[in-house]
Amino acid sequence: MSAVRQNGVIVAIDGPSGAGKSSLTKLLARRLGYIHIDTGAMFRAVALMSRRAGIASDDDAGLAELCRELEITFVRDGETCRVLANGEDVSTEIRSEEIGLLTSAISARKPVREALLTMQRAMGAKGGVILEGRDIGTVVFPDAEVKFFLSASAEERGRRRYLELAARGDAATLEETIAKVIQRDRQDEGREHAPLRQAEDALPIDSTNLSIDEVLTVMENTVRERLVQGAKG
Ligand SMILES: Nc1ncnc2c1ncn2[C@@H]1O[C@H](COP(=O)(O)OP(=O)(O)O)[C@@H](O)[C@H]1O
Ligand SMILES: Nc1ccn([C@H]2C[C@H](O)[C@@H](COP(=O)(O)OP(=O)(O)O)O2)c(=O)n1
Repeated sequence: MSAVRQNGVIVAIDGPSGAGKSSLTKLLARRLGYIHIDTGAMFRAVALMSRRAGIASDDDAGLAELCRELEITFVRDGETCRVLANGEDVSTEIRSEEIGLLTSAISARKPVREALLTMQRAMGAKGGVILEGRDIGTVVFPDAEVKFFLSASAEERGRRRYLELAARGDAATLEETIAKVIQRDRQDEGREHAPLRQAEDALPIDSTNLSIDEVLTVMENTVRERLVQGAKG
């Protein structure tokens, strides 16, 4: 397996919003010395740029052109990673709830998925990488050596988001935040192209009653076991 990749294995982490993908991906990448690709941030960057350009979320020709001209890059900034869209740092702007919902709609469009699929495969091909998203284990890298499907109940995921929003001074209520999580799940699971679903060979982890550290331990042990098997095989 790793013999075919220059820098190590590919780890895919998929799951719904608020399951803990971003937090775990960052921690696991640091433990393994791997690079980390937040594919949601790439879709968010497309959504932000489409809104600025006034392109409707169902205008496939407009979205295709936007993607052709859009360069998305990640740059490390100490412990964090910044997202650049055509050289502009959009890391903060893409994180609003409004862009999150627009992203869910934009990411259902075929030209957007095709454009980002090409970019994501190029970014991950050498291995030594963890990609997090919705379709990494099913579509982007179906041959990834390790796949996790991270989930938690909608109530728990809504509660986590609510705490984040409250810390930022956002006035959203817990009920509203849970409702938005459920709405996003429906959009992401119900779409025609690359819907959110668990790959058959993914290890499911339900983090509802697990701490971040407990999830990290399960993931790190699983990857290390796979690396040992690979070294033997
Ligand atoms: N197992 C967990 N227990 C408690 N809080 C968690 C857990 N996993 C993630 N969180 C918190 O939930 C929020 C959403 O996590 P995040 O990693 O952004 O999820 P995702 O990338 O899947 O949307 C963050 O505030 C994070 O600290
Ligand atoms: N590989 C991916 C990653 C994200 N998306 C879509 C689906 C999500 O609703 C949006 C935003 O994803 P993101 O992972 O940033 O969202 P959360 O942090 O989980 O709330 O993008 C996707 O369709 N495919």
